[in-house]
Amino acid sequence: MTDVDKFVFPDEMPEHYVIDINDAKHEIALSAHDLEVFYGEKQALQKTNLKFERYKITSLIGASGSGKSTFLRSLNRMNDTVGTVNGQIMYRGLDVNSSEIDVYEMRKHIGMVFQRPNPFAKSIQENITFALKQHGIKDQAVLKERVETSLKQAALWDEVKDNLDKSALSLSGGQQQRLVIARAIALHPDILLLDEPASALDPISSAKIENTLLELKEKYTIIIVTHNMQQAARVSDYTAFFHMGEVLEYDLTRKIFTRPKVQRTIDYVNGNFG
Ligand SMILES: Nc1ncnc2c1ncn2[C@@H]1O[C@H](COP(=O)(O)OP(=O)(O)OP(=O)(O)O)[C@@H](O)[C@H]1O
Repeated sequence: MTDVDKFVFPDEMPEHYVIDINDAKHEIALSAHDLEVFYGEKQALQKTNLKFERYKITSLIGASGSGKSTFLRSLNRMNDTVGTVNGQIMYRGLDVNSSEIDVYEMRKHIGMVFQRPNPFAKSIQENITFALKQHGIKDQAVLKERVETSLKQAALWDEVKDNLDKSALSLSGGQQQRLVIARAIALHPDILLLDEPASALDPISSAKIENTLLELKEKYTIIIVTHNMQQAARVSDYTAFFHMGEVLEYDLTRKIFTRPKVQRTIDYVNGNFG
C-alpha cells in the first residue's frame, strides 16, 4: 500500500478493491479465507477473504441485507444452527470453522455484543460473574477484580460502583449496552465482535460507546457492524464495504471515506443509494 494513490479515471475503476494486509508488517488477529454462507439455497455471503489487524478497529458497512451480520456472526460460529458456512476462519493457527473446535471455549477468545442490549435479569455484578463462574473461576477476589476492571474498561464503573447489587434491568439502554460490553470483556477475549452496538441508543450513549471502543482497542481487536458512516469514520482503522453478499472494497478507513476506488463505495459513502 502506498499513501499516494494515482488518480483513477472512471472507466478504469475496479469492481473490487480488497487490500491484503501484509502479515510481515502487521500482526493479523483473525482472517477469513473463502468464507461463504448459505441460508438454505440462498447464498447470503459470496466467497470472502479478509484479514483483521490486531489492536485495530474494523468497520463493516453496507446497505441492509448486504451480508454484514452474516459475515460477522460466522466469525464466532453464531450461524451454525441457521446456515451453512464454508471456508476457513483462522485464529492463532486454528480454523475456527472446523468441526474439531470447542465452540464454547472459542467464544471466550472471540466474544460478541449484539445490537439490542441483552443483560441477564440479575444484578449488575452477577451479569459479569455469571460466565466467569461457568468457566470455573470461583475465587471471590478474582471475581471482584474482574467486575471492577471490566466495568472500568467499558466506562461504566463510575456510574454503577455503588449499586453493583442492583438489577441490570434498572440501567438505561446505554448503560445496559456498556454492561454487556463489560460482560464480554470480563472473559478476557482477544477479539470483540459488535453488531450495531449503538444503533438503539441516543446520541450521548452512542458517543460513550464510541469512546469505550477507542479505549478498548489498546487491548482488543474489534470488528463492528455499523450503519452510521460518521461512526465508522470516527472509530475505525479499516473499513469493509459490503454489497449484495460481497465485499466490494476493503481498505484503510481514511481511504474509504476520502478516495474510495469502487464506484458503488463512492455512491454509498456519499449517500447515493439508488
Ligand atoms: N437466519 C436467516 N435465514 C434466512 N435468510 C437470512 C437469515 N439471516 C439473514 N438472511 C438473509 O441474508 C441476507 C444478508 O442478511 P444480513 O443480516 O447478513 O445483512 P446485513 O447487511 O447485516 O443487514 P442489516 O444491516 O439489515 O442487519 C439478507 O438477504 C437476509 O434476508
